[in-house]
Amino acid sequence: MSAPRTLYDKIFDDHVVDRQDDGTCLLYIDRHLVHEVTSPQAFEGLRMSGRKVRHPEKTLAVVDHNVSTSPERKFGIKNEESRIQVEALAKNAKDFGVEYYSENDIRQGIVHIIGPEQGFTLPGMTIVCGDSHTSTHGAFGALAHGIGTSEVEHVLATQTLIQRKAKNMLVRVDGKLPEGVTAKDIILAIIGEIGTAGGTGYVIEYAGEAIRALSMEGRMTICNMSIEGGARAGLIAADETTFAYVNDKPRAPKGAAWDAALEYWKTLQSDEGAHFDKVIVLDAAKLPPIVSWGSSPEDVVSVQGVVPNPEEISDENKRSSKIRALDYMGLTPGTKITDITLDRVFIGSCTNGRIEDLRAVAKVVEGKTVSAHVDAMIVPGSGLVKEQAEAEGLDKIFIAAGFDWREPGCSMCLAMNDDRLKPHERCASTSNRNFEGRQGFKGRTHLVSPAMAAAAAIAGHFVDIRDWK
Ligand SMILES: CC(C)[C@H](C(=O)O)[C@@H](O)C(=O)O
Ligand code: SF4
Repeated sequence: MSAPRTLYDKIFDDHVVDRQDDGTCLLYIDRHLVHEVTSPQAFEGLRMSGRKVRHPEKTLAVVDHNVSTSPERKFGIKNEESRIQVEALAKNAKDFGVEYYSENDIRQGIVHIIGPEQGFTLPGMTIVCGDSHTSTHGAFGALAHGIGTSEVEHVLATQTLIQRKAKNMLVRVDGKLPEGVTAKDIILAIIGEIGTAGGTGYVIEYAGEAIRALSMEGRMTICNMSIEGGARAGLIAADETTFAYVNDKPRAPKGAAWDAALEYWKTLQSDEGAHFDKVIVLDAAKLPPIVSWGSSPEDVVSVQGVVPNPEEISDENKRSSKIRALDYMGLTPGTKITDITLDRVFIGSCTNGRIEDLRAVAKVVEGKTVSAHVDAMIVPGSGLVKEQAEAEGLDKIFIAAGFDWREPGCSMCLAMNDDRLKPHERCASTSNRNFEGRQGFKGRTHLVSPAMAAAAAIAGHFVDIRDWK
């Protein structure tokens, strides 16, 4: 009998085209997602060497980072730099025969939201994109990770990627989540625990009762932020929840092909006794709603907590970086998190811009009004998410409460389009990064779950969603 293998080992092994003695492998890539930011030089490289895209049908292109989220966008992109990037992708997709969703296509959206929505993302696959949050797709039991632009060119030309095997880490989340605590809080807690470098050199498999109980949306939120914990990828073994989600998607296999796929997918579990190089265990029942206070996703604290005092940190480098973070954030140690007031609220991104996130927000804000000193926006992750939300009447709830209801895109997750914070503006955000300047020059980001962001928009300051009425 062969040695027990992890889910990561199995997917990796099944895609090895060539393995060198030093461990360097050539991996077959099943799916390649392309967006406008990291692809222009890759297509240019192909052009210069007279090469084609090896498998256009395994490649899907979409614009997301640079698009405006204003309803005016159908009249054209005003920002010159953004317009050039968007037009370049449209042209490249056309020239190389790659399917492309423009900003006027209902299927357009954030690359990590549209892959799963279209059934382009499937269990057991290797999936790459020139984007770090490609780890999102690991929620389907796929090996998915970001690549650099030269690798984008390599994958376009050959449908393969040079890789070395990473180590295996298991993060097991036991027990049941309390009411009001979500997938976002789980992953923020994990990053708080392991730190932003804790996953370096690993692929993380998430398992345990609390993970199994999550919807696909919640699982995507977890895997999305694996990269914030330093991991190459995050994985959750596919199960009935996965199969039910994938089943009716446009590009999912049908009929006999579905049955064959399902049979294979069911084998994609870590074997009993498989070796993990590192194991972390968390108890979901003990998790509170979490708020980030600093400029790294590991700077997290319970909503019931206070802004920590960095002077207490013994490591000098860490201490000075956290002092700087507090200064950047304009916060004083000892301040209660629930006393922090907000100027802006951003609900969206590939972390939390899916339908379930919007439903959670609607539940919190229905019949209420956004605080007079808060400017709040909700940005659906894709045209299909927007359409679904509107079919359910969620947009009416948001607009009646005073939220701005936008067109799909990355929006204020990063300052690459018109949506951005002004210097010193403080924002509750459902996105995944709170680095300095991430949402705009000198902008201050607090990462939270959708329900927590929604409640903060209404109250004007952070509140414990578990007390919400
Ligand atoms: C612009 C892109 C390359 C980048 C990434 O790789 O993640 C972006 O999506 C982000 O979230 O910072
Ligand atoms: S929504 Fe944010 S994290 Fe996701 S791909 Fe866009 S910029 Fe990156």
